[in-house]
Amino acid sequence: MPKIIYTKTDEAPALATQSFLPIVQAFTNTTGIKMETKDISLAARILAVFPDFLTKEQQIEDALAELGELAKNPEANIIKLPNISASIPQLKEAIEELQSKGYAIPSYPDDPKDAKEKEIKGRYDKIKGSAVNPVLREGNSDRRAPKAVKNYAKANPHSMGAWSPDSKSQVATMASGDFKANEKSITLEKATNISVVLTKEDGSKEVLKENLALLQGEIIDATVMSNKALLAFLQEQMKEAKAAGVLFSLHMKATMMKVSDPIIFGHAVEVFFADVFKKYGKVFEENGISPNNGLESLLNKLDKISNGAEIKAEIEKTIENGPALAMVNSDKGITNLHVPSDVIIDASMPAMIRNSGKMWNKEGKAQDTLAVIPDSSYAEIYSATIDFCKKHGAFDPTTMGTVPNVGLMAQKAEEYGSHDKTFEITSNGKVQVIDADGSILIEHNVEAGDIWRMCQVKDAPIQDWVKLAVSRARATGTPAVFWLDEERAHDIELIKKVNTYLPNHDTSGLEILILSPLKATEYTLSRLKDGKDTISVSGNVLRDYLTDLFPILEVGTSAKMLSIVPLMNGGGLFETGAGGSAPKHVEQFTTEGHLRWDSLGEFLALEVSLEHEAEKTGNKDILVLAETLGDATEKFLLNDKSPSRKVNELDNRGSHFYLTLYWAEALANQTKSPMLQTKFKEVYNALKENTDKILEELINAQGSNVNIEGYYLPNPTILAEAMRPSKTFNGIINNI
Ligand SMILES: NC(=O)C1=CN([C@@H]2O[C@H](COP(=O)(O)OP(=O)(O)OC[C@H]3O[C@@H](n4cnc5c(N)ncnc54)[C@H](OP(=O)(O)O)[C@@H]3O)[C@@H](O)[C@H]2O)C=CC1
Ligand SMILES: O=C(O)CCC(=O)C(=O)O
Ligand SMILES: [Mg+2]
Repeated sequence: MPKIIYTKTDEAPALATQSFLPIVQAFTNTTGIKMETKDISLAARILAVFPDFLTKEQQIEDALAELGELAKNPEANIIKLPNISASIPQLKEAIEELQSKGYAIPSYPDDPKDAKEKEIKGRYDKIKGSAVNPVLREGNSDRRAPKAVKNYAKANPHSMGAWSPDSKSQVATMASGDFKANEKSITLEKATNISVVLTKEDGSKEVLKENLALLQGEIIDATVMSNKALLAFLQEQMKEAKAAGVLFSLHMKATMMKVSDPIIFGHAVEVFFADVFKKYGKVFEENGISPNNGLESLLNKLDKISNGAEIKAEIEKTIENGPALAMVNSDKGITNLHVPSDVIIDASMPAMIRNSGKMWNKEGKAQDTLAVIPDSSYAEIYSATIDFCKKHGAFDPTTMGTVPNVGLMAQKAEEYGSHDKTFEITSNGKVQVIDADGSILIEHNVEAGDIWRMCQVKDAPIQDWVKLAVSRARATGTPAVFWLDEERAHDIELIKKVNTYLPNHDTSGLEILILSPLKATEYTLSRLKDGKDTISVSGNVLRDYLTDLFPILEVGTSAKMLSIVPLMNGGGLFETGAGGSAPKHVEQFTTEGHLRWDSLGEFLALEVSLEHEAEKTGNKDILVLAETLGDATEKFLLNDKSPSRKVNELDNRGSHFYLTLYWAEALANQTKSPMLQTKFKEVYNALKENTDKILEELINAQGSNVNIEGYYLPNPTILAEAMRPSKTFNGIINNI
């Protein structure tokens, strides 16, 4: 029986699922598809790994582990919605909520005291940060804005902040001592097992990693971020921001880069509040206060210590006197340094660029900003974009081209798979990567406090990535640019492989270039402005950055992206959109009963998932479902039925109604499947006749607060009812 997995996740997408999934199940059931859900929400992922703390009834399956296995199987057809990548503060909130609901799971041990606590922390650390996507992504990434989405943006351009050549906004990044500067890389001639060893100045050795199996042809790289250089850089930028009268704003990816980036974030907090840390460092240590979890968590802990009020006053004074901080929420006084996962670079930098290069100050007004991106590996794509906007003005969504991406992602490629090989170095010495024969493959001199890391990328994913790039260039006739820097150690190895594997494909007549990220940005932007399309073919980090940057400029949000992961073993993973889980949307829903989440990404993912299933099974009816969904999505865009941002106007639920109406209409009007035509004629008529009544019932459900009894594990019954408030609509769906 054809089977599609639809993931249950968190926050806004999880709310939307309650409304959309019953519709999808009713429609697809007509062709015999089994649409199964798998719960990979943060709450479920926590409960799944602590069966020994739960009653039999409370225990649940480890759905993520199952899906990880499935992703390696040709049968896989998975629709993956965005999920929370939890920072430590979020993880702790989720744990507390579950405990208050009667799940006797252990608290997060910040400072594990014994082996048992260490083991518990180990389990939680696997759930922390971006723990879902890397498990499922057994393939490379193909993300693009479908034609209908681009046409919609051209006809209904989103707001775009104007740019002035006088803007004082800019990017600050390190000139030396960072990950980029210290990178070393090699390609393995034969398979081996490596270990990573720190040899301290006194000659003693600490084994950081043991017995890591590497394949022949695999590229590895290792590098180190100098703590001294980082601290000096941060100090300097805070001074600069203050002198220039611009906002200081740090942009990291503490969720995905879950080991290195919280440490860097913590250093920014420490440097900003240097006097406070100097004076009260001991108190902080005694009370287990770490700057890595952000200012909010620090302030919360101060409530519980005797001179907490005094320290708080000093913190406030420091904020007053320091450079103005960019704000996450001006009304609530939440700064850029409050929570490590509040400002996530892939979304935050494009949002700033779309907003004339400004972020919000404490008065809630837009102000020029110094965007601080410590490591210089990729920072120049943003500085080049800012320079371009200063020179040419903002991009025009009605005329600009598009930049699809082919991303090297499979099997935890590059930096996004480096967490288990990232270490905060405890003492001066050298770190060596040593192979099974005892040869030293890579070596760095290090100092205490430095962050050392190693990345891997296997050969098979690289071959698959090159093939995918050529096939997208061929399918679209669009130039494809490999964003690789011939002066960067890792990229030098990768360029060799690209040059080896490109001739395996027919590239005649195709324009395929290799340019450094800086040159690629400049080349792509000037084409983009002139309405020309350019495929970016990039590594994993740039895949992430570029698939928010261009969509946000082109179509207003990355939620409208088609995001396909052709799995290397033949299955399909269809991600919905390229953005996140929009926590702000949940807040609006619980206070006003209006959900502004746009499910377009889900509609697009479902269409390609159905297409994949049709191809696999040869089932013509499933193909008709896919084609008609495509028609419906196009009509949905043409008629502008996306959710409004304002209460008492069409919201997520109303947008689902319109998609259903158009899908049923397209099924009723097609002739390829008489079975579906007969079935959906009736459905379409019922929906059409009852449109006013259904819309009225949906609007009536808005305007007041909705208590969903939780954030990470809301009450499922309340949620289901709240997201399906139209009896008339439900009746029609239940009758299909
Ligand atoms: N694939 C995944 O699983 C991903 C997960 N994440 C996770 O999501 C969370 C939030 O991340 P954050 O970086 O703030 O990014 P989000 O993409 O959630 O939010 C940024 C803004 O984009 C707009 N937006 C995003 N998606 C939609 C949508 N479907 N409909 C309408 N508007 C949308 C909203 O703007 P507006 O205010 O205009 O409505 C939103 O506030 C984090 O936990 C992060 O780790 C992030 C990226 C990918
Ligand atoms: O997995 C995550 O935390 C975020 C992933 C992401 O931002 C992306 O793939 O675009
Ligand atoms: Mg992203």
